[in-house]
Amino acid sequence: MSIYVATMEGRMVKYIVQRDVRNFAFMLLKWLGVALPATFLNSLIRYLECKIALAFRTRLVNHAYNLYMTNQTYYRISNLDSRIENADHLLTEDITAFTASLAHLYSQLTKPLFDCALIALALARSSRQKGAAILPGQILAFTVISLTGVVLRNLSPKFGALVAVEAERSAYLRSVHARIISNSEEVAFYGGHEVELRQLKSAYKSLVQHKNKIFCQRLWYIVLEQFLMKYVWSEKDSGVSDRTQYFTTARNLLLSGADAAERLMSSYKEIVELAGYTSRVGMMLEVFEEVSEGKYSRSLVSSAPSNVLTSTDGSIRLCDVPIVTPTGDMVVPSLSLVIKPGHHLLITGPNGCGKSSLFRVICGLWPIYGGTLHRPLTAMFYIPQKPYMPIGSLRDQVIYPDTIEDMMKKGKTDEDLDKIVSLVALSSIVVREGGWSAVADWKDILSGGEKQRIAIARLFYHRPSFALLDECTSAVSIDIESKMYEDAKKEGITLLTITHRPTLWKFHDQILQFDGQGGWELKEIPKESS
Ligand SMILES: Nc1ncnc2c1ncn2[C@@H]1O[C@H](COP(=O)(O)OP(=O)(O)OP(=O)(O)O)[C@@H](O)[C@H]1O
Repeated sequence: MSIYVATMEGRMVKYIVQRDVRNFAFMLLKWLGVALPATFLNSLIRYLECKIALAFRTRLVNHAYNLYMTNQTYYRISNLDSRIENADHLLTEDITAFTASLAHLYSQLTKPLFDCALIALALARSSRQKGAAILPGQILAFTVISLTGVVLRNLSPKFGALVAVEAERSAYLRSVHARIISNSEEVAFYGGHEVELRQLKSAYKSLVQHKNKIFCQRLWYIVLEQFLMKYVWSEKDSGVSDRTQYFTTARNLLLSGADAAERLMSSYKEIVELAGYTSRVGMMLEVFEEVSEGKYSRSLVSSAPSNVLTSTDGSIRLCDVPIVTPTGDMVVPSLSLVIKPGHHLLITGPNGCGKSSLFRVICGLWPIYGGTLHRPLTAMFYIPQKPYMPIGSLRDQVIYPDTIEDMMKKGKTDEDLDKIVSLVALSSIVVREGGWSAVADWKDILSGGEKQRIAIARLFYHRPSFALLDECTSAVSIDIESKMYEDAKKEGITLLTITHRPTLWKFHDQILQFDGQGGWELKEIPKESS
């Protein structure tokens, strides 16, 4: 008996081991034969998507560059074709978005088409086995799918048009950013940050509003799409047994669980990428905060104790102040000078000797690394050589950085502006451009001399105590320039002028001459030359 039991046990054990080995071999074959190729195929599709996007983008960008970067097309595209206002943006961002979307479409289409072909093949085979050419259920399924497609197509919001508007608004936002970046110094000198911020915020708000509109429309469309696909397309089979139903539910749950785990695992890559972006954004915010607290980590010079004080007599005073660039280069080791109200100063010297940098130091754009700077509380107004034309109406060009509300608060009217432009011989421009409220791209429409005269008109509108004029009349004829200087002095504005024109000497009382080697000399201008 015991021998019989032992033999039976031995057979059982052998059977169990054989079954497990068989199962394992089957699993291995399945894994090697199905899972591995499927994973590889999926990854290959993603890889091809990226490669196609990049290759297509390169071809398109090269083609666009060849068309765009020719002698006249660049000018014509940027100035004459109103459909393309931000051609540079179209070349970079829009082509990237277009090619990414196209390549994504490729992977979205290839796999489902492949699946559809396989399913159709399987259905055809099963119907042949059952002896019928096409099962009635299949005809019904095909009809339902076709009808759903028609319904969805008719009810779908116009996503193409919506995306085009979104691209246009994001291009505008980018162009506002680009303007600020290329004119940052002028904006800082004018103190135009609030106007620029308002424009940035309004461009951003209009983009966000449009995106929200797209999200809303997409939401109800997806609800409809999912409802039709999940609950109209799926067939309920009431004839299945409880055990089969239990098995199907358990299988679905397991599949969903595996899918969730896979998503969590693949999020690791995204988390690592996010860490990269986080460090960039964190660094940016850190730099902004440090600069607003007056810390400049780029300065390479050792700084002596320095002071910026408010002057009590309304004059500008520099006492042993060095002029140091943001990269740490010492332009002038020590500068001392007093500019009293009504005592006009002319600044001259070779290129790169530090003339404009003196203005940057006086206005507080660059920090001082030693000595004492006394600045008056009264306004200082800077006019650069390259005039800055903000976005907006002709009126906005003259009153910048004021807004129309500020102008009304100051009790000024368009008639006052008419008088101001007559001082700079620009009255004709108001009629020519269609009045003070006309809006245009002023940087392209006005000539170099006209832009400089608009900038001088700004000076007459704001009437500051000190005007810092950085070769701002280089494109204006000498007679009009002389008249502007006389009028500005009559208005009681103290002039600090950087110029190479000897004709302007007579309007000043003292001259600061830089030698280009860090040295300087301050002299009174003899009255006979004035
Ligand atoms: N943002 C900056 N960062 C670093 N260096 C700068 C910066 N701006 C000017 N510099 C340097 O400071 C020096 C003085 O420049 P600045 O603009 O004061 O010259 P300038 O005397 O006004 O010349 P120009 O007559 O050509 O206008 C130059 O060597 C210039 O390269």
